[in-house]
Amino acid sequence: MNIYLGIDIGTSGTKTIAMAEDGTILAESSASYPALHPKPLWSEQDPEHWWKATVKTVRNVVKAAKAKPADVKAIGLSGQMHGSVFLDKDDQVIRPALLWNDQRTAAECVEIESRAGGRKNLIKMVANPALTGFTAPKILWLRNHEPKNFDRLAKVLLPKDDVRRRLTGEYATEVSDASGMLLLDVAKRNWSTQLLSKLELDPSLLGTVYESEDVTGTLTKEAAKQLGLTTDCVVVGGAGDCAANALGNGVVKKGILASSLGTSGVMFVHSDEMAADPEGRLHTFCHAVRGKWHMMGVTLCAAGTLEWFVQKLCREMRGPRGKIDPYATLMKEAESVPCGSEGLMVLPYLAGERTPHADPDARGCFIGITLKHERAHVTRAIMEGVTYSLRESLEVLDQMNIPVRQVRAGGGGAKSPLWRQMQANVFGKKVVTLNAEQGPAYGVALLAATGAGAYKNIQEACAATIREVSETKPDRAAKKYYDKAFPVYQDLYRALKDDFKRLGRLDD
Ligand SMILES: Nc1ncnc2c1ncn2[C@@H]1O[C@H](COP(=O)(O)OP(=O)(O)O)[C@@H](O)[C@H]1O
Ligand SMILES: O=C(CO)[C@@H](O)[C@H](O)COP(=O)(O)O
Repeated sequence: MNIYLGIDIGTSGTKTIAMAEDGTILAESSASYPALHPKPLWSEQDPEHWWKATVKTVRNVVKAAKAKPADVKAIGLSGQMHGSVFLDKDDQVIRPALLWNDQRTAAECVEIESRAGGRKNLIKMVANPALTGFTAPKILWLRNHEPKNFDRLAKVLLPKDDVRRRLTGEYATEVSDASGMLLLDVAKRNWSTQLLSKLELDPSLLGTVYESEDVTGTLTKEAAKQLGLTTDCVVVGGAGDCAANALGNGVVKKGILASSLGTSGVMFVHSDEMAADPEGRLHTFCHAVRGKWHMMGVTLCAAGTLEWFVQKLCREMRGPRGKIDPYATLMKEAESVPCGSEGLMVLPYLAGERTPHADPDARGCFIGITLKHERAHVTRAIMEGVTYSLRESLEVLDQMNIPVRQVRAGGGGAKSPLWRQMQANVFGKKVVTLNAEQGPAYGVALLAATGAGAYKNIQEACAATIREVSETKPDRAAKKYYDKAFPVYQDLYRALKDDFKRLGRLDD
């Protein structure tokens, strides 16, 4: 039997699946780990956790699938994007990795735009503006703030690519994740030597760039032993988690949008040509489909806002050992509240905001609270605020004349039928769910199967395996209500934008 593994190195944990050639999921396993927040708005992780979680979950799925080591033909890697693993010449990790939601690099973003000769020039070189979450500002932060660590720096790898290094011994990446480093010439699908030179960064810091389906190496003896696999097993390029999730949702052609409600929220569309927004409001990256691109909007704290509410303010709902899942209760309560949460509105900027505002100073807000409001209203208002923030990306796509016929919903938040209906109502589009719920891990398992020769290309792999299983249409009255409420949401951010900065400076 031929088996393919998909490994997704997420922020809250690693999810691994074992997939048969026809796309059937044979087993899945996950292992969680913490993120460190040594200062407000800093976010770090120890790469060792990713490796340990990879070994554990791979061994689990191979055992559960009753596979022989030689059955596992290929591995696809996916992971949280933009994180910086800093390695010295002996492959030792120099300091904890800075993650995608770390906001410490505002000054380095200004430095990058200035060295590039302005924002427009930067967008010409790498298709995107400098944003705090991206990798290049993190490298400059190391140079500016920890010069001794920077002097030791020999390689910078993305989270999943550091796992690849430990699997194959290769320093390699692939186009979709590399796009989020802000060092890739996205049009040419290779490193931007022009920008690297302006930033005075040595190109040897970076790994070799592959297309996502390409084989980047085979397991080393040591890795094969640790995972219980053979050295014949190949590792394909894989994809950043957003592109991987899009593949897992069959977004390999125009007109379909993948919306993901995970810790972060993502609105993702495929594009046959490279089309960058001149204002840089959305990201323009290479897609994990050979020779194609994608655009996406990212809201930093999507289902993460709901998670914050549950963890910090509803802790007792988790039960004495933290074992009870509170979501069923919260969703039921939220369903009893009318559209608009009786005038309570939430700006879900608990971790600053990425697209379209690119504002690390933005903060979360609950606006319009009255004595009438209860927990149910707060839950619903959080869900509505997050959905409005996703609609902002949809509006930019609309302004760029990028058509969206159908929305494919995924991520933990899409488990809720209420949140899927809310998406249909707020977006005014049909929302569907698919047979495979494992988004990113499934997407890269399909890439692994393609790289190993089971499919001609990823489009064929998606067509053979992905089916719609549910459909939610917009409710006319609710859509009308949300069309009226959405401009209020937009105006609130504009009105508060400068005050967020003042708030942030109060304790300086
Ligand atoms: N039944 C549910 N209804 C609504 N939201 C849910 C439900 N289950 C999980 N979630 C939300 O989904 C989030 C996890 O989604 P996931 O896609 O696994 O995130 P990530 O991969 O980014 O860690 C949780 O933080 C939680 O807020
Ligand atoms: O920053 C981005 C994409 O640009 C995020 O989507 C990260 O890639 C985080 O992934 P999760 O672990 O939350 O799924």
